Amino acid sequence: MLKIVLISGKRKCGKDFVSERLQRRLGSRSRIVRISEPIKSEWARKLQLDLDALLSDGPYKEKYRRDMIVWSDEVRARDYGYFCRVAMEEALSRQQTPYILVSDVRRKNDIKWFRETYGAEKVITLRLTSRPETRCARGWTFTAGIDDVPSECDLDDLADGFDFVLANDEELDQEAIDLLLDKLQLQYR
Ligand SMILES: Nc1ncnc2c1ncn2[C@@H]1O[C@H](COP(=O)(O)OP(=O)(O)OP(=O)(O)O)[C@@H](O)[C@H]1O
Repeated sequence: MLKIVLISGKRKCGKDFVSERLQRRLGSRSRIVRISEPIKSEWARKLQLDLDALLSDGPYKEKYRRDMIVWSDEVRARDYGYFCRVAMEEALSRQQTPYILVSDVRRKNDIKWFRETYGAEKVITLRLTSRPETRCARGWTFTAGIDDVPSECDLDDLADGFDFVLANDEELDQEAIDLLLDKLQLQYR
């Protein structure tokens, strides 16, 4: 049965890191989908930017983050599922896997769209948290217009809560990853 894990957390909480660790353990039965991918590719096309640099975790991405948030919010205001839909269509057209790890869920409306589209029973929400000092050590600095806007804060008050919350402050060894997969009820053997 298709299972979709919606992974959220504040900047530098380790969304990409944890998604990749889970994906590696699950192997070919899983794939990572990023809602930010169609945002970045459409933005790169619009402004003729370097898409690979925009997709990577570095200063180039940070340089354009605020502008991308503003523009993608305008698109979302017209159609809240737009980027989720494009990301999923693109992913499923290339490879069908029983497990999908969506590594950058940021909005209540993202969760709503996945539940409406695939059925609530197929959707699992995983929230990552890290202490501010951990995030700082990973390169985060509070930035007005990025850390205090809905793309970062909308899930702070999710009414029905997350299915699972993982404090990601320490190294995650194989046992911790397997324990998380057991909790999520995803088969890795
Ligand atoms: N448990 C961990 N152990 C060691 N390093 C970690 C851990 N979690 C995250 N990191 C490192 O912290 C940095 C930030 O993590 P990551 O890019 O996954 O965060 P993110 O939540 O996806 O951030 P953003 O929202 O900015 O894209 C990366 O260099 C990653 O390798």
